[in-house]
Amino acid sequence: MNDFAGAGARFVNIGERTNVTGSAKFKKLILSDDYDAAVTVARDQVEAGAQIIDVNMDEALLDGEKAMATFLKRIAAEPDIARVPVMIDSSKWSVIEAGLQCVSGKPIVNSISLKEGEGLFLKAARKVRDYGAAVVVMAFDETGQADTKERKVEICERAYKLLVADGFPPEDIIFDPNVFAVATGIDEHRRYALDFIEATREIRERCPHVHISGGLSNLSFSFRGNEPVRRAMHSVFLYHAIPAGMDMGIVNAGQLDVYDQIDPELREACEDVILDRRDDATERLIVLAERFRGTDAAEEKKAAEWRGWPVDQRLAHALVKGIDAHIVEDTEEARQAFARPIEVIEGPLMDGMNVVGDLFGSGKMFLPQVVKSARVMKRAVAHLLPFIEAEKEKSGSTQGKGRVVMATVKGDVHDIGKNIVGVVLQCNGFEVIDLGVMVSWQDILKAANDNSADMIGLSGLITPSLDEMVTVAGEMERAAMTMPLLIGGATTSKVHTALRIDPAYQGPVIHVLDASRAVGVASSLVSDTQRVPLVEATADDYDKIRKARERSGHSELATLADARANAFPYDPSGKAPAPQFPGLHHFGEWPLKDLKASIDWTPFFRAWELAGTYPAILDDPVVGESARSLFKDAQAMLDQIIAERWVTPKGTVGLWRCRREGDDVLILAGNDWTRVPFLRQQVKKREGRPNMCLADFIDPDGEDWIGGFAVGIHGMEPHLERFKQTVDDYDDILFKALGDRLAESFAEVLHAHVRNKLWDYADEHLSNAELIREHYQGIRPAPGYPACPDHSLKPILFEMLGGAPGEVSLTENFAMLPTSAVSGFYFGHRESQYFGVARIGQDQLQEYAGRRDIEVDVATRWLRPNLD
Ligand SMILES: C[S@@+](CC[C@H](N)C(=O)[O-])C[C@H]1O[C@@H](n2cnc3c(N)ncnc32)[C@H](O)[C@@H]1O
Repeated sequence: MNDFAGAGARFVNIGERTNVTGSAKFKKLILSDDYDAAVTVARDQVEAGAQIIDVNMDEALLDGEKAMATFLKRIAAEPDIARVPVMIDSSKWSVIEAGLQCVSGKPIVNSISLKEGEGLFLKAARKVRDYGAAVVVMAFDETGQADTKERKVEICERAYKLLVADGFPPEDIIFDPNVFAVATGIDEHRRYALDFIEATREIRERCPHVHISGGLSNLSFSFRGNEPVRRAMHSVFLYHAIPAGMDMGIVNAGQLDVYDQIDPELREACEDVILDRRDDATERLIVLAERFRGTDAAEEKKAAEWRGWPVDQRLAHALVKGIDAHIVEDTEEARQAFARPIEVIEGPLMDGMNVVGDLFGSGKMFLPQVVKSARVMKRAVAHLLPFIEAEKEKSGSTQGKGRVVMATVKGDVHDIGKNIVGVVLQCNGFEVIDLGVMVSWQDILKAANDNSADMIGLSGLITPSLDEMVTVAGEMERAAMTMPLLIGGATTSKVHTALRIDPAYQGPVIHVLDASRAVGVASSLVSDTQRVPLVEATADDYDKIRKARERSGHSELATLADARANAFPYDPSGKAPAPQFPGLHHFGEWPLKDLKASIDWTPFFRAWELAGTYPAILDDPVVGESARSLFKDAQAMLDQIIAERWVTPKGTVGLWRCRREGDDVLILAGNDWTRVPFLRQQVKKREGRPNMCLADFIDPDGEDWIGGFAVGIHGMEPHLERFKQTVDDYDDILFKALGDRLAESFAEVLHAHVRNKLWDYADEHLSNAELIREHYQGIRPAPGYPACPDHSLKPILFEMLGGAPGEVSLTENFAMLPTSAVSGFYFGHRESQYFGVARIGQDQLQEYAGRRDIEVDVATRWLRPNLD
């Protein structure tokens, strides 16, 4: 074997471009009989440093024997290619043999294995030996491919002994112990790279003179599409595998970096994954990887080409791609080229935005890109406005299609969704008057009338906002208004709009599912021809929903007494012990950097209306590109938020003694007992299914413990103000979405701190993925969520936490301020779990009002969604 693994050559690089299964280009050439070009592929590889070339012709449409023979004869006639050995790669012996007959130097057969038993293995090996060839032996036996270190070593040693006993020269044996993909998120895969490296070391010890090889591309399969990270992973892997004894490998020479020149942070993260050094290595690398995606110099060069285009094309390109780096200079160049500044808006800028609108409308472009495009447009318009005003003209941008007054209703503070809809409408030529958050019905009606709006758009996230929207609709009716009312936001629905809001107002009421529908609805409403059909069809639709509701009736309810008799049975063995550190704990500034790794990114993409689960969404064939670009921006902003401490996470935890009284939990917070009533499911259950109530997780027979918490992300306002000044909706929405992510992550990290330290009933070693999936003992149900749907429990919880816990306060409808905030109770029982209270009966409503010491009317208002 010295001819290809000679002295001094520590590692032999096997080229793989002449492989029809691995290279689409090579396959095309062979299928079209273009052997001249196919030979060039081989030459290019040798010139690029390949020291062996792997040739594979396993393709159903090919005569494999003929193709192998033809190609090998052709390259044998090329001295600069023929100087490197050929690896004849096929799953068919006939093809291998056809190849063996055509090579002049010492060939290598790829591959044989113990897959079909020792008899066939030795038979194949003898034939190989007859041709004087070396052989690749895969770590594969009768039971399958070797995946652990032990199996790799065991199979290779067994094959070695068989071959050597049969007279096969050990130096002509090349073992391939299988490189598998790491960083897949699956725990069993975590040791794959390390197992390969450790097995290599042991095989070399136990099987003198053999060689070890492997194909590297599998290793980084999870990062396909991200070449910089793949290259780094391959280099790091070889850095460790070569000293262990790996001396050959199928490596795309272009897919390697110099170990020392890899970004140190990336190198360490790759090393953590490959050597399985930390539980969260995969998550960390996935997060970090986004920073390196698309950092190839070649790509950058390509991206810069558009700068040479004519100005109108540059403007259109900048808009469609959402690039604002040169927008002011390009707009200025265009302004000088046109007779009047308004023409720049009406011409190239509107042309570009129309392309954006069309792409978005046809599902080829997604929200994050649209918002970026809008940012570019707004900046261009901002540059032109002074010139337009100087001409004493009206701005073209406000002579829009129609005027929409938008607001998040009173008591609610959430506006990401509203802002997104606003931007999308603006992009499509609407003038948007955004009244902000917590807007009273009086202000909404006044703004709509004062501005002669064409429609009103209401938004809300928490359930009390639904009632607030009914109020706005009722007041519009009282004022005899006729303009359409659009309803949107996370808790709103078509059914609720049909059942509750539409009947309150005679003018058109339309539920808008998401931003992508907003343009269609708004455009129809200002169109002479489409308005009436849309309004009629919607009214018809809502009528049908109401009738269907009447007909279908409701699921049957158990009486409250029967539901209680079917409570979730309390198991004393699952009870959490008394906390190590009871009482209140305040955290004035939780380190921001600790919150990054445990961010759950899936809801982040959902906020931007990109459907899918992280990290798979990054490779999604439809939204992947958009998701990657958004994620990259998010990472960059998050790093800046952390490095420059833009925000401060503050939180409070309380751990209190408690006892159960029916469905109430009496909590000793400070010196006073506080009664916290919980609701019980009343929908009739199948046999064996309990009617649950959160109180069921508290010991009914003695003292127990419960907790509460609130966390908030503070200090966002100055930055939001800055984004407003720079007309940057994209960064505004991005920042708010990241604020929400940090709040959720803080809630998760703090809960872990409680379980493992403050309450200390757990001894966990969870990966970030497990943490995010809440795979632990205990829950933290949040008021307003299905297991305790009453938002008005929040003031009681906050009072027990000392008032304004984590410096979070409440609006009149119990939305939390700052907006990025989370609160809830802690239950430690092993069997505590989330559920939905769903519909309750009048019996429980009446009783609950008594337990809460509030009027039934008030309880009805807070529990409305559970009563319909
Ligand atoms: C809304 S997610 C938030 C965490 C998610 N990883 C994120 O980052 O957005 C899960 C949280 O919602 C609350 N939750 C979910 N289902 C609930 C239910 N049925 N009843 C009460 N609270 C619930 C709990 O506070 C739970 O920890």
